[in-house]
Formats: sequence, structure tokens, C-alpha cells
Amino acid sequence: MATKSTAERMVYPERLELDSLIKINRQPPAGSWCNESQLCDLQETRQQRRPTEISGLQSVETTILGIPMLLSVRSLDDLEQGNADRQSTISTNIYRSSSDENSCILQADGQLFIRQRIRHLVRAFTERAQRIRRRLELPPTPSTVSSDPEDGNDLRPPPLFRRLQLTNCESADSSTCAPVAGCHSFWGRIKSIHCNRTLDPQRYEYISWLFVVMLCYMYNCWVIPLRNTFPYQTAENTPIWLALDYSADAIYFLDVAFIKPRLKYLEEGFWVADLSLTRRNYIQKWQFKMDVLSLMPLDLLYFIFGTEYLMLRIPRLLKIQTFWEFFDRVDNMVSSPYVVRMARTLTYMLYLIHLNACAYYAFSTWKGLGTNSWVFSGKGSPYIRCFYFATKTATSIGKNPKPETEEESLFMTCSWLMGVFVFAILIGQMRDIVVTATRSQTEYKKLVDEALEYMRCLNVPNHLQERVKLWFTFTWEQQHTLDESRIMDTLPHKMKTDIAINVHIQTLSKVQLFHDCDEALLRELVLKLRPVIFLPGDFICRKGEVGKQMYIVKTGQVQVMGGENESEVLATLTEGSVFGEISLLAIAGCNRRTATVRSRGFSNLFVLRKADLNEAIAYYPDAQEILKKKAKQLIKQNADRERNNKKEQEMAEVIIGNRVEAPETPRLVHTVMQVVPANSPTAHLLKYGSRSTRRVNNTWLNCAQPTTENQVVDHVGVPSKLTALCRPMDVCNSEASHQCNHASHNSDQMQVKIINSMPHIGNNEDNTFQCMVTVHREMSQ
Ligand SMILES: Nc1ncnc2c1ncn2[C@@H]1O[C@@H]2COP(=O)(O)O[C@H]2[C@H]1O
Repeated sequence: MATKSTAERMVYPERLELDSLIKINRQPPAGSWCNESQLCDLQETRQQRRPTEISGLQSVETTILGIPMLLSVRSLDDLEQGNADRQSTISTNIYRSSSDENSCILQADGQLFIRQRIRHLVRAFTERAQRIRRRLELPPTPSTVSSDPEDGNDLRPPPLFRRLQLTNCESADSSTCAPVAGCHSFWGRIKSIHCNRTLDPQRYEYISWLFVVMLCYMYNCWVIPLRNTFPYQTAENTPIWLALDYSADAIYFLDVAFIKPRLKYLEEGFWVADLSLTRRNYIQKWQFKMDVLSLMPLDLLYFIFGTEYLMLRIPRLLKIQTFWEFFDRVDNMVSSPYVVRMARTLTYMLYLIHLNACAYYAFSTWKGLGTNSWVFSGKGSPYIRCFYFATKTATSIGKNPKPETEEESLFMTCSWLMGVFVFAILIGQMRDIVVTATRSQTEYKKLVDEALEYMRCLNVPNHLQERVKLWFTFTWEQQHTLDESRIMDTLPHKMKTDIAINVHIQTLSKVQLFHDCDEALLRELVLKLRPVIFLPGDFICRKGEVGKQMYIVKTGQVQVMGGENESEVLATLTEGSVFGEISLLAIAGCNRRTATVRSRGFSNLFVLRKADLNEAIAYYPDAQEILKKKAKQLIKQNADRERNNKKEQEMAEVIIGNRVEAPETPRLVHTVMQVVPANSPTAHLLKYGSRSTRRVNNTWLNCAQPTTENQVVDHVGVPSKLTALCRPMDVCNSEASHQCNHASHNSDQMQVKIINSMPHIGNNEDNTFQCMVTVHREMSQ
């Protein structure tokens, strides 16, 4: 192994050796190449004529087996150069004279040597490449998990969806074990551990096991000093205590023998899952020594000293690493690590008090229970009384009995010192934990207060203040931070992308637009998305504004408004919809918004700024095309819709106007009417006209009173707009607002034809309805 690595290592002294060898033995004249056949001849000659020289050379070759990289590269270059030269000149540069024989032999030796070296190098490189490949095939480390496409973080749509469907079931090593069915169940997981043979230290199964071992450790920590000092172990309950002790020992043993040696570990950034390696890794650790020591069977000495000699179990306390490991792992795993940290600090405090209580009781029994006012009187529950005393002294709360002897004074001094130093540190830690846990909330509250104070100073209307408050509340509820970027900015770019993808994956997987986009583009875009929250009724963008950003709906609904006065809902967009891209891409040659978009309820959107979008898609022409195509589709859709609307309105047009003086009835008609019977159809027709005439007449309505706003200023036949105020009772006794359509001009000679009208807006104070009518004069005078 050592020789091999020495051979592979390439060092400079060897280069010197080869250089000196070349210098001493070879001084090739320029252009003294020999061809292949000559080379063979020369080799033969060399073998025949110069055995000593060759052996010398061979020995030198052996010494320079580990050719330095620099030299090897140079030699390779030389060789390549030589080969190239030889291609062109070999036919011309022949072995010229016998005086060059020696140099040619050396040349051949050199080439042979270089060939060997190249072969050796190739072999070494191949082996190294294979080794690296094998490593890369190992399972990824947690830090690479999120970016591993195999793991489902590939942003291309199909894997995206696949990722959502991925189960947590880790397939067992196929070489050793078939995949475990139903691996979600506890037993499935246990089986999977058995099949995999090694354990992932970050998995729940291992942490659950750690919890069990930690409980055993706590049991030992608490019970050993307790039973050693307090009279809680009696002849009757000794078997129970022993059973508990040995159960804990059994768990210790299982941990040391079967669990810890199977733990995967990280080496050079890769998880090592080979059982022999994991075992070796554990054995080499300091923890292993401590674990083995903790299992020291000193209890065998019970046979000599008796079972009440609990100090023999003190080595069990050496397994403290498990306690720390458990809390560290849980700290990384749970959503509120503050609780875990508090629990750990509290455990330390309680344990110190426990030890102090045991010491106080031991001291009291040594001095004699109740012998003076300081020692424990022996009345009541000894443990509770002593624990109370220890708490008082450690925290310096309450009145402590005065020590009467030096030993007692010494004990009290130690207790107080412990209280001052150790407890002060622990309580300080607790305060830090609480402050950290609530810091973001405190900051949020401060910000809200500042914002409201500012608005109050500026006399901002109350309803607006209420909206701001609502925004703060909703944003906090949704994100638990007001400045997401502050947290993210501390992370490396790669990790930020991974997190962003993980966070936004649900939404992005629903964005139809991204289904056809390049994955790399998505990775770029995802970091540039900024979350924004809109309240019900908020306008996200308005028609005609300059478009500076586009949006993706994360949650909630937004409405695209269009038509006259933007009262028509063109579309309701939900999760995964994209809007605002038309003006960004300046499709119709203009960068204005083509529609108004407003939030229906509370909406969570992602915003993508124009500059970011342009920067990202600059290198992705395909994506640009897709975006443009989709934008064009929308524009076309809107245009079609507008055309259809116009058509419908034209179909529904109503001609209204003032009654026009009927022309004088011709005399002939009067004569005919006198002749025909009064009830006959002819008389009816002559009197009331045909059906169609009647219909038209009926639509000539006696409408609203004229208002000053009624103006028709256009030329004959040219449509124009006019605002009519109509009283509902005047408008054909109708009550509905849409009857504003029937508003007319009061001009005697004028009929107006409504070709467009705006729906009812609302009634004014004087009980009139306002509507906008587009008219053109049908006839006049
Ligand atoms: N008919 C429609 N259906 C859905 N979305 C639309 C429709 N018309 C316009 N939009 C979107 O509303 C956006 C308004 O701003 P833009 O014009 O930038 O981009 C527009 C489109 O993304």
C-alpha cells in the first residue's frame, strides 16, 4: 500500500534524477529521430552489445518510477511534440551515421521509458477516476439532498410532480435486501434498518432509541446518589431496584454493541454506510471508550460490599455523551428548539439541586439528624425537605438556617457559591433562550407600533390605518417574519436557491407557464421571486399603468377586470396563475397594463420585477418565445371578447326618442274609414297601424326630464356620449336601474338611438339614476 502510494506520488527529486539522466546520457543532435524498424534494430543491438549499459538504465528507470507530474506532463508534451514532428519528419530524418548510434539508443530508451510512464499514469488516473466515481455513487449528504435532482428537486415539471408524490420510504439496499413493503409503519422502518444494516443518525428511529438510552442515563444519574444517601433502598424493594438497574444496563449494552457501531458518519462530505467502517469509526471515538467504561461491571463487588453500596454504579454516569447527543439531535429536528434548550438547562438546574439535597441529607446524617437547628430534623419526607433546603440555598431565596459549626458554614458557602456562579449562568442562559424565541415577535410588534404611530402623526384616515394593521397581522400570520430576505441573505447562493425551490415548489409546480421552461431558468427566477400580500379589494395593477413587475398567484384569488369602466370580470385567477406579463414583454408595442387586476380576498402573490425577468430570460430565447406566445394568446382572447361584447350590444340596441308629431292623415284614408265597418280589421289597421309600426311606437318613450347634462353636440349620425339623469318613476314607470338605457333627450325634434350604455352606477341623493348613453341622432327637424 505504502509502495503504491509512493509510486503514485510524484515528487520533484525524481524529476531531477531524470533530468540529470537525460543530460548525462543523452545529447541528441537536432533531428536525430529514428523510425520504428530502426528502433527495433537498435533495441536488439542494445540488448546484444550493451548489457551493462542497459542494466544501468533499467535501474535508473526503476528509481524514477514515480515520475513527477511536471515531468510527466512535460514528457507527454515532448512526446506529443515528438510524435507530431515524427509524423512530418520521420520519413526524412533517418538514422544518419554510425556516430549517432549511441544517441539514438538513448533516444529509444527515453521513448520506451516515457511510454511506460504514460501507461503507468493512465492506469493511475483510471483507478483514481473509478475511485471517485464509486464515491459519487454513495448516498448524498444532507446538504446536497435538496439540490440533487434524483431526490426530486429537479425543477422540470415531471420530476416536480414526482417529488410531490415521493414517499419518505427509503428503499433498502437492493443488493442485500428487497424494498421493505409498508415502510411507513414502525415495524417497516425497523425492518428497513435491519436490511440496511447501518443507521442514519438523523432519522426518527435512532432519535427515539437515543431517548430511551437518555432516560436510562437520567435514571442512573438521579437514582445512584439518591439511593446512596437517602434511606430509600430497603431489603424489600432491593429486587425492584436491581431489576430497574439491570434493565438500564441492558439498554446501555445494546446501544454500545448494536446501535452505535451501525451509525453512518460523514467523511470528506460523504456518508459512509459500510458496516465495517462505521464500526471502526465508533471504536476509534472517545465516546466508545466512555461507553465501555460506563458498562464496567463493578456491581459484581456487591457480593463483597452488599447491594446498598451504590457507589459501585458510578461508572454508569460516564455515558453523558448520549444525553448531550439526544438534546443536540432533537434541537436540530423540532420546530421549536427553544423548548428543548430550556428543558436541557432546567434539567441541569434541577440536577444540581438534587445533588445538593443529597449532600445536605448525607451531611445531616453524618452530623446526626436533628442535632441542631441547621441539620435536617428528620421530620417529614426527607427528600422533599432536603430538596426544598437545597433550592433555597442555591437560589438564595428565603431565609436559610444559620450554620452552627465550621463544616456547616463550609457547606453553606459551597452552596451559595454554586448558586451565585452556576445558577446565575444557567438562569442567564434561560433568559437568552426566551429572548431568542420571542425576538422576532418583539421586533414585529415594535415595527407595527412605529408604523401606526407614524400614520397617526400624519393624520392618515382611520380606514387606511385599519388596512395597514390588517396587512401586518395577515403577513405575520402567514410568514412569521416581515423581512424574509434578511434571513435568506445570510445563506450561500446555492442554499438560497435550494430553499427557495423547496418553499415555492408547490406553487411553481402549478404554473403552467413554467412547465415548458428551461430548468436552469427556473432556478434563476425562483430566487428573484418576492412574496407580497394583498388585502381584499386591493388593486394589484390598473389598466393603463406602466408594467414594472409580473405576478404569480401563490394562494387566494385575483380578478382580471375589463369591459366598460372595468366592471366586467374577465377572468378569476387562482393558485399558480401568472399575470402582468403582457406589459412587461411589451407585446403590443406598449408597456401599459392591458387590464386591471384586483385581489378578491387575501392573496399571497410572488412578484417578479421586470429587470429580473429580462435579466433571466436574456439567455433563454425559448422561454422568451413561450412567454410571448402566451401573452399574445391573452391579447387575442381579450380582443375577441371585446368584439363579441360590441356585437351583443348592437343586437340589443333600442331606439328611443320623443314622440314625433304624426303626419296629417290623408283625406282618402278618412273617407275609407267612414266606409268600412268600425270593428273591421281594415279600420283597425288604418286606425292603429301595422304590428311593426306599433312596436316602434311603443319604444318611443316619454322619458326623463331634461337635465343640463343632456347634451348632444355631435353632427347628425355621429355617435356621441351623453350623460342622462333619469328619475326611475319618469322612465316608463320602471323601477330598475338598467332602465337608464331608456333615457332620452328631451329635444322635441330629436330621436336618439342608444348604441351603447353603461350600467347603473347608483342612485343619487335626488333619487335619480345616472347612466352614460352613447347616442346618435336618427332624425332631426
Ligand atoms: N382575458 C384575460 N384573462 C386572463 N388574464 C388576463 C386577461 N387579460 C389580461 N390578463 C392579465 O392581466 C394583466 C394585466 O397587466 P398586463 O397587461 O401586464 O398583463 C395582463 C395579463 O397577464
